[in-house]
Amino acid sequence: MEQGAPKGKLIVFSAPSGTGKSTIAKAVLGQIGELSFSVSATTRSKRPGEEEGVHYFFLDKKEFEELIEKGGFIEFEYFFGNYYGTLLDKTREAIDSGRHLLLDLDVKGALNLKKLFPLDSLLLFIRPPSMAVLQERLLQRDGRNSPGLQERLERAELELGYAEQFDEVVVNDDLEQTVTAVTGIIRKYLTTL
Ligand SMILES: Nc1nc2c(ncn2[C@@H]2O[C@H](COP(=O)(O)OP(=O)(O)O)[C@@H](O)[C@H]2O)c(=O)[nH]1
Ligand SMILES: Nc1ncnc2c1ncn2[C@@H]1O[C@H](COP(=O)(O)OP(=O)(O)O)[C@@H](O)[C@H]1O
Repeated sequence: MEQGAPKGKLIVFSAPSGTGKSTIAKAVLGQIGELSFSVSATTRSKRPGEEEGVHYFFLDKKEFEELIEKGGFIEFEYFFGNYYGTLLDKTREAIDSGRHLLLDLDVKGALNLKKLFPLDSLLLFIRPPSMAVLQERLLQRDGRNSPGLQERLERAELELGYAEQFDEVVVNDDLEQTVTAVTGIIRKYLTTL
């Protein structure tokens, strides 16, 4: 993919599920006008409040697998029983037109993207203050009986082990402070290119 220098840059957020990356992304996108959210495709079902084409493109398994066959993804992963992937055409279109993208990817997707765009991506890892706080946030968001809660907590331990491979690490304790820190890191990256 790295043919010539793409004009737009890729900012990647990774964090264990429930840490707060979607919440932080929303606030950061409201503050940095030249940054757009990269909408991934997924086979997981929509959560209340999620919209097609805004939070994800919601595909069924067959549609997703057909797109894999056609080479439609820059990267994709399968976890929590579902596929998640970054769409090649949409990403190319954005960076070729000079738009910067904010991507919400799991740790493996983030590191794969860095290999494809070593000079044009910034990987930001967001840590929860503790596992106890992470569990509380997941319970608050998804409810005690949500499918995948235990799986998300187990995966969190694994994901935390990848933090040191990221360009920047921020702890999401106080939300306002985190948003200020993350906005500062991204602005600095975009202006010192
Ligand atoms: N590799 C990869 N991971 C993705 C993509 N889109 C979302 N994810 C990751 O999929 C995981 C689950 O996302 P989601 O079901 O929305 O749950 P949440 O993280 O708890 O909000 C998170 O770690 C996301 O960062 C993608 O296009 N590629
Ligand atoms: N700094 C914070 N302090 C307290 N609650 C938070 C904070 N950041 C996010 N949350 C809450 O935690 C839950 C998980 O956040 P979300 O953005 O959905 O996480 P992720 O996208 O990482 O899975 C949500 O209910 C959100 O409102």
